Amino acid sequence: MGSDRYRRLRADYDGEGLDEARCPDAPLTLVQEWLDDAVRRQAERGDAPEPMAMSVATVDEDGLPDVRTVLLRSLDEVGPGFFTSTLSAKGLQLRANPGVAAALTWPAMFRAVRFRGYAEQQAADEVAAYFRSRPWGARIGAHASAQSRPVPDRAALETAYQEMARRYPDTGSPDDVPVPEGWGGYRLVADRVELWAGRPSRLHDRIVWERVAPGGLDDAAAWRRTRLAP
Ligand SMILES: Cc1cc2nc3c(=O)[nH]c(=O)nc-3n(C[C@H](O)[C@H](O)[C@H](O)COP(=O)(O)O)c2cc1C
Repeated sequence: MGSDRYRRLRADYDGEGLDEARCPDAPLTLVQEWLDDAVRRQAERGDAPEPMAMSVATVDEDGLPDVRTVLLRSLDEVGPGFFTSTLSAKGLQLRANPGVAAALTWPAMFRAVRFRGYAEQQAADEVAAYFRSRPWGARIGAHASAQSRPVPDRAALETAYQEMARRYPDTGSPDDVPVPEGWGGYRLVADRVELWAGRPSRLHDRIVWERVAPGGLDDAAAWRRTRLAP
């Protein structure tokens, strides 16, 4: 049994590629450039929607992997950061095992970035600053949803939203909704970064930076750069 209907889909990848002459000794500036390129691509051509969508893989206490998409909300010399519930499935998995991997993919640009490392919780002031920047509805939604827990039905979710909306009315102030219990975020402290660029005949470019010494993603002395076969 089985179907070949997905196998017939085939595209040759002909992106710009990536050669060592363009690669800095430390990966941060090039990763930032690719994120900026993806944002510009979406603005100009509309074929890179949600350019900050990042798949985040975690491992549960039994060693079973899990993966979901979040929005990358920061990138600095430590690594990418995102916001979520620390009481969600991913939050509990990261508590049991801080090992984490993440990937962003921009198919229209034939580009992808991968990170591996471990997760560190975002500081409370970072969390509060980001929470205040969200629209009122999203802040209310965070109160109404115990992320990853069962809910009886859609109506229960909407009732919880209405209750929270009554409790914390929209006054136009970023402080009208408190940060919910357990709402937080993580920074992926990266030990490995890969940039992938799709090329014809599946002869893609893969350049990897692996940590060889302490130091940030901007510190040339901290990284060894290698090309991998596709
Ligand atoms: C494009 C996109 C962006 C998302 N961004 C976030 C996010 O920034 N934070 C978040 O907690 N969930 C986000 N989600 C929802 C997650 O994929 C996931 O459903 C949720 O975090 C629960 O995951 P968990 O049960 O594995 O913890 C996003 C989903 C998509 C498709």
